[in-house]
Amino acid sequence: MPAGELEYLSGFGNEFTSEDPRCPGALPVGQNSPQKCPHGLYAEQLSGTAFTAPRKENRRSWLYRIRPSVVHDPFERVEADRCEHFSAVNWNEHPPNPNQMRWRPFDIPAAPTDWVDGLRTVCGAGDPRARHGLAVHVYACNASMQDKCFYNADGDFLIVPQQGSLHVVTEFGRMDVAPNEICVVQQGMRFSVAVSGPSRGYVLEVFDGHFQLPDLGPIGANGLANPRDFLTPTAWYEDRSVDYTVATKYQGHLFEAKQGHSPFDVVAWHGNYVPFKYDLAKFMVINAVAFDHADPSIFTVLTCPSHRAGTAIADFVIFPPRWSVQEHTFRPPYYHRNCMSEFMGLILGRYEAKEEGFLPGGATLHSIMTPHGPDAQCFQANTEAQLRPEKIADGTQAFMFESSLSLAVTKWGEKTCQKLDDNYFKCWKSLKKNFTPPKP
Ligand SMILES: O=C(O)Cc1cc(O)ccc1O
Ligand SMILES: [Fe+2]
Repeated sequence: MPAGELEYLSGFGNEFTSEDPRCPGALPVGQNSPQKCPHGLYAEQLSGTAFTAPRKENRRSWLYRIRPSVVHDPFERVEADRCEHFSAVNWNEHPPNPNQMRWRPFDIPAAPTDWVDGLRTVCGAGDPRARHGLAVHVYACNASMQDKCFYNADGDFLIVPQQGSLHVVTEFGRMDVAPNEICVVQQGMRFSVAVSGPSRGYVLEVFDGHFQLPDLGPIGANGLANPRDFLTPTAWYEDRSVDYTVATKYQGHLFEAKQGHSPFDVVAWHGNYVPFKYDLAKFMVINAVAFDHADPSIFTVLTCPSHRAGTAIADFVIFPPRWSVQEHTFRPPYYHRNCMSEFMGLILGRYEAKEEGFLPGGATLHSIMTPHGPDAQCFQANTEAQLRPEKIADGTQAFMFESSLSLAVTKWGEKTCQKLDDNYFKCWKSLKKNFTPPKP
């Protein structure tokens, strides 16, 4: 890993320009496709929306590179035993199960495993061929991708490291992403992940469209995740002739192609279709300051909207450290049945609704209309507590992928991983009847 801090460009959805400082003048001026690009580079457009998408949604970037991406040998399908549990699109492989699910922390393998080989699909819905749906994956790995990159033809990845920092080299430049930060690498962007030890985290993949900032409505012009805190890499290239593997997920299946050079040969680029990272500690948290528990949509960092107003393919929601000050209120999350699916993970600390059992690196899934809420201990403690202003602990960070789709759990998620906690339902069993009707 290179020493020192990387440089980034700040903003969300901006039109950026970037040039590797080792090669000034690489970015053409005044046009995208000169007859001859500066320094003998090739021009290549990467389109993230239809050419004709409305201007406010239109996303594309121009890359100026040593060779165009098309210089590679044919893709071949990766043998099933090397990627059996990643990228399932067969959501019918396992019968549905409406129960509350809780996973113990997913194991980090002992054998050398890189980021792509360490991906496992837990749940999802929809179909990348129809460009509609999502998948939730976890990764657990301990080795850097060696002369190997990956791109997802099926959709965008929102990556949530839980343990171990990721050094993510992309065609647009490099990003360091630590636990409590996230990054988004969008459809088609090539990237390679280096790690410095055992590493684990979560991936939200959306097939429909790109993540955007939620509207703020009456909150006003500022707040939640502020646009300037999103960081995009600056151009960085290597001119390396080497036996290189380009891996891709295409229509839910893994393929690999060989080429004789590094794909990170982009010397300059411009555009608004870019990868980015975000530090969750920068989230401007809003909370109820009088009474009652506000819905967790106030903690939405990013959303991938569906065509139904206010209804997401997937929201990325966090539960950050904050003051809890509500008076005469049961402060933890309420008991709940939801028309949305709620997949949760824990990055740090503990989650306010659960005293035990939900651990960093583990997960829960509360499916559509499946009841859930605080465990018995949490209910008891918070019904009796003397209510004072209280900090919901520093050093805690849970998150939720919330989706309007009904998620199928894969065979890996329900069986093979052997992390499903059969005792989860018991955390509510001791909730007792407290009803005291008025005496007749
Ligand atoms: O189920 C959960 O723990 C997530 C959640 C949190 C919250 O504060 C309110 C509703 C909700 O679904
Ligand atoms: Fe909920």
